[in-house]
Amino acid sequence: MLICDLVAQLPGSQTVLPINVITALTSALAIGYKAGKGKSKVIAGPLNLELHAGQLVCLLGPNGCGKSTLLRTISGLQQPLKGEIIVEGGALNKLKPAQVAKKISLVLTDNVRAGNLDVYSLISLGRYPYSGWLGILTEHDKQIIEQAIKATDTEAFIGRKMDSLSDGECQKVMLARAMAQDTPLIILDEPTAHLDLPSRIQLMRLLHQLAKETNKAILLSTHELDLALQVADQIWLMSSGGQLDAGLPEELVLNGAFQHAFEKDGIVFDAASGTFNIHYAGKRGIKVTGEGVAAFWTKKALVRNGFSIASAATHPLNVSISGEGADTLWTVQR
Ligand SMILES: Nc1ncnc2c1ncn2[C@@H]1O[C@H](COP(=O)(O)OP(=O)(O)OP(=O)(O)O)[C@@H](O)[C@H]1O
Repeated sequence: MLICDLVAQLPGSQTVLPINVITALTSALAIGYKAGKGKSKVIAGPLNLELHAGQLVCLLGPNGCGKSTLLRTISGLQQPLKGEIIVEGGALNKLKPAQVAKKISLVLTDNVRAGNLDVYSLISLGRYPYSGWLGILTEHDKQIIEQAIKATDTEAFIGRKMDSLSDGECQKVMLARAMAQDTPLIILDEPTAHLDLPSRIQLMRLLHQLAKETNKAILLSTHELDLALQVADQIWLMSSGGQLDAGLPEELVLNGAFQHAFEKDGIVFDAASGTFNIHYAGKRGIKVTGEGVAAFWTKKALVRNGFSIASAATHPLNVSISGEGADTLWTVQR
């Protein structure tokens, strides 16, 4: 049984959305760049991927593996080398730019500084595929803008100039613009770059919630591995060689794909805690007896100081931990 089947069986599980509705898919897609003289540099492919309504998909992978290239290709900014992208049943390359703008909205990291524009005007730009370049907003457009503002919790910024906002506030406004565009698929390239930790957590939670509430498919690239593991419905894991594994976060951890994609000297992925750790080559073994928070942090301190944690029941060096909080007691047996 898969973990998703297990979760779906449980009473009170959130799997009420029709997760089998495919918003977009790629068919034998090869991504990369033309290198002149009829040659091309293939970054990855063939890729057969699916994006489902109501799901948040996080695209992860080391620097330079091809995340932005994939997002640009799926959003129609860049031609595929081979294969095709289907959105709501139709081939993307058959659509005119104005039609694409009604299917896919894109939020890039670098476009968040929109100078002297006020926040409401920027969010209204999301309606241009419907209102035309004159930008005359109908009552219906205004309603959708209001909904986007509410959903992204950006009411407080209306009336402010874009260049007066913090990076986190800017990202929320850019997301509101994408919501106002009201497309079935929203793509975001590294939306958490430049944000502090609380803003990163807030934005990722908001994206997860928006996918569920609006039934849109949301695809984003990120280097926030821990956060992605917590909020993503699906993870697309790219490796430097162009391999892409798609699956539930837990499945990719359990089958070792996660560890493999980020395998680097001195960095180890701890499947037990879902975090990346610096690997210290501990020479002297030590056994730690005890459970809970104190044991967890004691092991970290020992590893950082050159010990390796031994599992053998009888080990010459043993630390046992008892009690908790201010009453924690450490006893060393040699
Ligand atoms: N215009 C281009 N022409 C040729 N190669 C390119 C071009 N743009 C990017 N590349 C190369 O394609 C590969 C993938 O780049 P891409 O920007 O998609 O990676 P990424 O995973 O998004 O990286 P990062 O995490 O650092 O943002 C890199 O080797 C990059 O040098």
